[in-house]
Amino acid sequence: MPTSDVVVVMVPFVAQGHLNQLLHLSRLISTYNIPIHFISTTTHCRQARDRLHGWHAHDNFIKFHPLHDPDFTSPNPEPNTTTQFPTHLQPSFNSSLHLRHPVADIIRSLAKTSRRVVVVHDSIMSYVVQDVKFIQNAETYIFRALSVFYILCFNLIRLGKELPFTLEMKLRLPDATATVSQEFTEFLKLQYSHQTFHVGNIYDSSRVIEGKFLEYVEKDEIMGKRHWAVGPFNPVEISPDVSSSAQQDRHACLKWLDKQPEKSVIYVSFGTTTTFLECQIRELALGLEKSEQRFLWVLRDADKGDVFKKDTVRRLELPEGFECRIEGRGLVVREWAPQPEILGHFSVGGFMSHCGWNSCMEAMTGGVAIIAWPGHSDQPHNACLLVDVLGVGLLMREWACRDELVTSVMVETMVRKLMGAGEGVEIRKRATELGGELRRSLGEGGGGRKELDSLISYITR
Ligand SMILES: O=c1ccn([C@@H]2O[C@H](COP(=O)(O)OP(=O)(O)O[C@H]3O[C@H](CO)[C@@H](O)[C@H](O)[C@H]3O)[C@@H](O)[C@H]2O)c(=O)[nH]1
Repeated sequence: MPTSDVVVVMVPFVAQGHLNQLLHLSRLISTYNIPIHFISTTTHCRQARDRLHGWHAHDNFIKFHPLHDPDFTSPNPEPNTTTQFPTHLQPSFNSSLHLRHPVADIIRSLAKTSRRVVVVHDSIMSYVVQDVKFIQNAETYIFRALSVFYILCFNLIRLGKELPFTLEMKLRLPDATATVSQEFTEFLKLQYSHQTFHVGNIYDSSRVIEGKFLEYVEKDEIMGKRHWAVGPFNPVEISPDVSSSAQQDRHACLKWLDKQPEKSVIYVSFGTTTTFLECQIRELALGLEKSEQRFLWVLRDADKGDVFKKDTVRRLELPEGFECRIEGRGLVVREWAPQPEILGHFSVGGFMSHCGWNSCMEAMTGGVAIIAWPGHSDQPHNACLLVDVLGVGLLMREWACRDELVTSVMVETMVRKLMGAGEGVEIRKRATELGGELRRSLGEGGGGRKELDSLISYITR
């Protein structure tokens, strides 16, 4: 395959859940000996690299282009907002618009020395890459960081079209365009106005889980003709580094997991954009305690726009004596945790999650069943996909009740249900089977691998 004359440029959006996915995709594409150029601000390049788990982003195939950081304010997350959308990140989102000219300069310079420059950009970086249409030997591909199911719902509603689902399903779903803030909606509209010249769409998803939704998207052609679902982007097998230095550096929570029985632990984590009120943290803690199940809880506040500004980070308080009472059975981690390795660990059997798309894909890859507790954006749709469509999760509570406190009794009940001997057994079994199917699909001869081969053939044609 003649690949040396084609280079791929990644233009990720400036938030963890997006940086992460395009860095993982960089690894997948680089295995075809195609050079990758990863462009973001200095801060976000550093963030993407520092927080990477499961493999190392060496510079031999992935070249980072850390650009000058635009100025932006980086306020603390605000747990009292009426929507749970992380509005405190909007200044950082807006600052990404400043990347337009430096990104275009790099692409122009690469275009002079390559036969073709393939620009894979986040759907919410369409404004930034708008000048690519003037570069003769460059072309753009929109990377859509969300489930196909949500993207389909969002776009059909945006265009005033009917959702092709049963009435029961429609009633369970919120309006896909109403789960974000007004300011972010304006930001999205700006991006849509520049989505006019891409040659294809790339998804961190798989036909194994979203085949029928991809078919709708392909048939409808509202987002263009070519679609490749080449996920999971996250590594499907994480081989343990057995060197003694790596073993020493291994996160303490993994060593703790090593000592727990198979599939006995529920992992609790809510990604990088969730902020809970103190009373909610308290109820969650008491519920986990009362459930009498083993648990690993990553207790972190939402990221700030600049994750390296730690000056005023809120200390999240636990009920008095909690950590002593749960010692041996539960573990609370307050720093960045190696989530993909946790979800791939033999002792983890369940995951309480906000249903960010990365967390969904990582859980499904690991064959781990979910308690879905969505907060904003695509998360309620992802929850519906996991619970109602795929049958690999339970819903903490209906979306209509999202403003109510989730009590310790609800937490206790759901944890027991998922991890116990009743309904949970079947759900956990389905999650294990789905994980197997997903992992196989990216192996030699699998459907996901064929789709990735097809993308590579197209971009190197
Ligand atoms: O201690 C931690 C905490 C998080 N993660 C990782 O951080 C990522 C979090 O991503 P995700 O699960 O998608 O959650 P968010 O950070 O909330 O993601 C935002 O971006 C996603 C992709 O667009 C959307 O689906 C979500 O709704 C949106 O909130 C995942 O890869 C996790 O593995 C860690 O590795 N360690």
